[in-house]
Amino acid sequence: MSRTRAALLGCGRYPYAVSREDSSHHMRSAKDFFAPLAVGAPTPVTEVPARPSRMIHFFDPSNPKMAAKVPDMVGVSDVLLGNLEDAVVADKKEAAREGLVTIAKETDFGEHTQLWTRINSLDSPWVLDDLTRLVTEVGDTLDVIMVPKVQGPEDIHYIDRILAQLEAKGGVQRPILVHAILETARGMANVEEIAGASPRMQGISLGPADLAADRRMKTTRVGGGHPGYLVRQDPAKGADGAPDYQGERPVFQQDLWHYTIARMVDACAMHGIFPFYGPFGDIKDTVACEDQFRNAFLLGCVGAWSLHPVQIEIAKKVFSPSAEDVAHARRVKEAMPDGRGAVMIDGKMEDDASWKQCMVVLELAERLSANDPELAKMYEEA
Ligand SMILES: CC(=O)SCCNC(=O)CCNC(=O)[C@H](O)C(C)(C)COP(=O)(O)OP(=O)(O)OC[C@H]1O[C@@H](n2cnc3c(N)ncnc32)[C@H](O)[C@@H]1OP(=O)(O)O
Ligand SMILES: CC(=O)C(=O)O
Ligand SMILES: [Mg+2]
Repeated sequence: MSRTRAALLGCGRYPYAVSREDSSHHMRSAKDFFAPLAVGAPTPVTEVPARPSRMIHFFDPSNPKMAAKVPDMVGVSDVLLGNLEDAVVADKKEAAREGLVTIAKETDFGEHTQLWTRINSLDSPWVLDDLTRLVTEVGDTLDVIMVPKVQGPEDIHYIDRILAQLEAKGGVQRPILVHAILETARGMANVEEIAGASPRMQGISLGPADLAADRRMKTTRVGGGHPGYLVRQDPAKGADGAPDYQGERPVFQQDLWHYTIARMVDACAMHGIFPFYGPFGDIKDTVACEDQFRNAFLLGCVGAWSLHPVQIEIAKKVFSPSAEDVAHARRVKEAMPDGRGAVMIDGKMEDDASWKQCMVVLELAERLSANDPELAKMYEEA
């Protein structure tokens, strides 16, 4: 805020008045950023563990049929998420919470499947009990808490502190991480600050349904493309040399989530956390689901949500690098073992930068195949 503007606003405390441009009031000092926020709480992580998270599979713990399927989905889905928020009706909120406590206590999630939850929104009547009950009862089993409708870093700071208090109370041994859903215009405007708000931040997902509503976008779809969002080829010239506006003109459908995903990916990469595409609501359209997931994968997302068992396989396929890309990356590594210089492979230039691109693919392939013998075999034979 300028001195003049501060004076006009009657803000006599300048230069101590905090302006929007000065975001330092959101941050703890660098020195205490990694200190526990409550006596007895576990020490925050300095790096987010890169565990396979190609799909975050949603289930409703109050739905007995879905709950019964959870043990069989261990090892099938990288992440199983007990959803407490939207899609669970108000009179099932407590049943969902208690159902999740039981599932967390009774299920062996093994080494490769994580258990997450999506708590109710911070302004809801349920969230305090969601946090208190889950962290103190099953805090050591819960890997990540997904927080919906995050508006800014202040929401993450609130969660950060209360989690530390509850971890201390429940004797939780390692910090529970936090995942924000990007589903309001304000959250979008603050995405960089949200991503860096706490060492607990594990990642961010795009929430296309709530975000569309909040932005007053005019799509009623849950994620995916829209046939109305397109670019049309120029008209051809008619016999008289003038544009023929009535003639056939190909149209190219565009991705109306492109800007949002790209910005979210940058915010996450900048802060060393993981970006995810959210839900794809047209369960029967497995082809378009795969396309949307792949767009997200190519732009840098590590995974997407799965709302129905059929989407788990789609995510597994899309968010694991292809055998072809792994084979190419290996050839580049062999040609440039130390990643320096410039070479030609199949008529294409490879150099330090493209070597790094290849390393991204190889590292991901290695990490994923460590947990998945089928994938390991596919990469071995590539
Ligand atoms: C915008 C957002 O916030 S998105 C996130 C919130 N939404 C959700 O979490 C929705 C989760 N998914 C669902 O509720 C369901 O999949 C629905 C409502 C979309 C479709 O459910 P159904 O009509 O029952 O699907 P369908 O008949 O194909 O189900 C086949 C089987 O899979 C089971 N199933 C469906 N979805 C799931 C799931 N997410 N997890 C585990 N099992 C499931 C069904 O119970 C059914 O079991 P059965 O064969 O023993 O009867
Ligand atoms: C994912 C989600 O919660 C939404 O799209 O609103
Ligand atoms: Mg939502």
